[in-house]
Amino acid sequence: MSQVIDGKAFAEGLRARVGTAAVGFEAKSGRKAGLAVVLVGEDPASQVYVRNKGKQTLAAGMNSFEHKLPADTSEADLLAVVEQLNNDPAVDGILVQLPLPAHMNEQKVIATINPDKDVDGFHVVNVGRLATGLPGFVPCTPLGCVMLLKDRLGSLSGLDAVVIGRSNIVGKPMAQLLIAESCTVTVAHSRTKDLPEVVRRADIVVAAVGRPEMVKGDWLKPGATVIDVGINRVPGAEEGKTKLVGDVDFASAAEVAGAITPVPGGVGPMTIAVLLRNTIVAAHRNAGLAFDETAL
Ligand SMILES: Nc1nc2c(c(=O)[nH]1)N[C@@H](CN(C=O)c1ccc(C(=O)N[C@@H](CCC(=O)O)C(=O)O)cc1)CN2
Ligand SMILES: [Mg+2]
Repeated sequence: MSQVIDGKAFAEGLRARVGTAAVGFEAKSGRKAGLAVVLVGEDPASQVYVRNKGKQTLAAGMNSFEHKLPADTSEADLLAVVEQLNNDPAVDGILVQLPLPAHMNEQKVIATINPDKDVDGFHVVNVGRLATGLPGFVPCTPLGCVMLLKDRLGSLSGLDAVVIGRSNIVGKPMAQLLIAESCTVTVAHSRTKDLPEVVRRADIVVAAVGRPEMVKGDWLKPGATVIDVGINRVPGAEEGKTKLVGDVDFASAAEVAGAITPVPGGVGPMTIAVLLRNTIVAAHRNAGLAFDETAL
């Protein structure tokens, strides 16, 4: 049986280190670091994530500014809120919760965020910085995955990695981060031919396709490290109840993998912990204060 990677515990440790850094920032700057989160509409999952972001931001000793806008807010009004946050010196990080309602152009909204406050790392300037190895902000979920991988494996240099999924939020930045760690990276997706054969080559498998329990144990190289980014709600054992599963069939994969993240409690908790990390990094950078970002 494989080792289960405890993302919840790792995230707790990271949040504690961010908390220490936040105390240091306040002592040096005379103000608390601040994160603004904008939620448009009433999507139930987004409401939970935004509530948790607010709570964890406060618990880490930073200010949380929540902007909840009705689902029928115009794009122009949302852009005006983002501009106001860009110009607010108390706001170090800005995050617009995704998905946005269908009448909004997500790319246009993200492009309006000041790249140096873009703690989600979604702005094209930060995408370009990541691709060219310049300092910027890296999307929270993939950065959290790399932190878990390095904690488990130490150096990733020379390892074969397969990323399943090519989204802008996870798959593509994940591939860039693994290239930067000197992995040999394959990006597979829904059109990949003979996916099990491709996955079987990998020392590291990152599953981010959004298909419940798609990756099976017999697809894996024995001893592989498996990072499951999927969050899929499926019918549970009890009538009318649902349960969360990943993109990996945990039971069969755990028989073959060397280590594997569970769902829930693996990658998920890292997303918000890394968001807090990016926010305290943004606060120091934008205030021109020296800070050892690698110590987080
Ligand atoms: N602007 C952004 N929008 C979205 C992001 C993002 O990083 N920035 N990511 C996701 C949602 N997300 C945070 O926003 C997020 C997803 C999952 C978790 C989490 O802790 N998951 C738990 C299970 C939670 C549950 O029971 O439902 C886990 O996997 O253990 C935190 C944050 C999309 N939008
Ligand atoms: Mg995809």
